[in-house]
Amino acid sequence: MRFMDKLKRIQEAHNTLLCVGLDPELDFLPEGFERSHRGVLDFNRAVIDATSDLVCAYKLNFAFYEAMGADGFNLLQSTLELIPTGVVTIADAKRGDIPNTSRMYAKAIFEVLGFDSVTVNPYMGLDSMMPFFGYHEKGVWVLCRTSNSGGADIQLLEVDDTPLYQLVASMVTRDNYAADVGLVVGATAPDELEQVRRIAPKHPLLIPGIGAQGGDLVAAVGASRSGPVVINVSRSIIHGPVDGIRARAEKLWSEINALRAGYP
Ligand SMILES: O=c1ccn([C@@H]2O[C@H](COP(=O)(O)O)[C@@H](O)[C@H]2O)c(=O)[nH]1
Repeated sequence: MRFMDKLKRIQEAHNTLLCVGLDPELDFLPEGFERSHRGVLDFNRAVIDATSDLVCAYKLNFAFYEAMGADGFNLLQSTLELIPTGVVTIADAKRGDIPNTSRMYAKAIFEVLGFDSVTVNPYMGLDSMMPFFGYHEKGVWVLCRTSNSGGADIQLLEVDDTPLYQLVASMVTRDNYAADVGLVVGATAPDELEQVRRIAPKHPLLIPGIGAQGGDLVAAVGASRSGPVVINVSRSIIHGPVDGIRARAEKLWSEINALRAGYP
């Protein structure tokens, strides 16, 4: 099945645009969880059990796993095994290198670990992303306008009067590839989000930045009016008492769906 078909199916089945970010930190594990890789796996299981019917995707940011050393790689694998079939998985690894190295990154993430999709960094150009784009049934999210304030240092630079993030959006969406290609645009940049939607009205957007980063939920949901959107929330759901995880996720699920219901 194509990646976009899998995403559409689960978004319809769970009536949701919500993606929970599984970004576990030993220092933020709630009471009752051992501060070890075993405790992290138990925590990830608790998050997944509490939210799996509310989400379309889980995003695992590799930084939080790599920081645990060899145990972290095993944790990526064992966490993936906990995610119910049908729910999309996102490897937030922000990869990209010369083509033969990118081929190994793509192999590790898609074939060894078995993720459905990956985030890639476009800074090294189209040939650095092609090995990811070559996979049928996988998704690739290209960083376009990131949610951090420093993203503006580079992404808003203009080339012939066009900001770089817009050139990236045009470059990666003008052709069709074996994989389904989407763009990462932070909810903290609502104006640019609108511009990206104008350039790529039908392409999927992965939108982080809601909650802890103060992004604009109205703008994020608004982007779903023309094409698919996945809204990621990590800390605002997974930090805090474990028995509040479902309530925090449900609140966002409801807010997102209330906004969607308001559209004609
Ligand atoms: O532009 C970007 C790209 C990726 N991220 C990642 O998304 C989550 C956001 O976490 P919150 O706790 O909800 O702020 C995290 O993994 C980031 O590395 C992003 O925030 N912005």
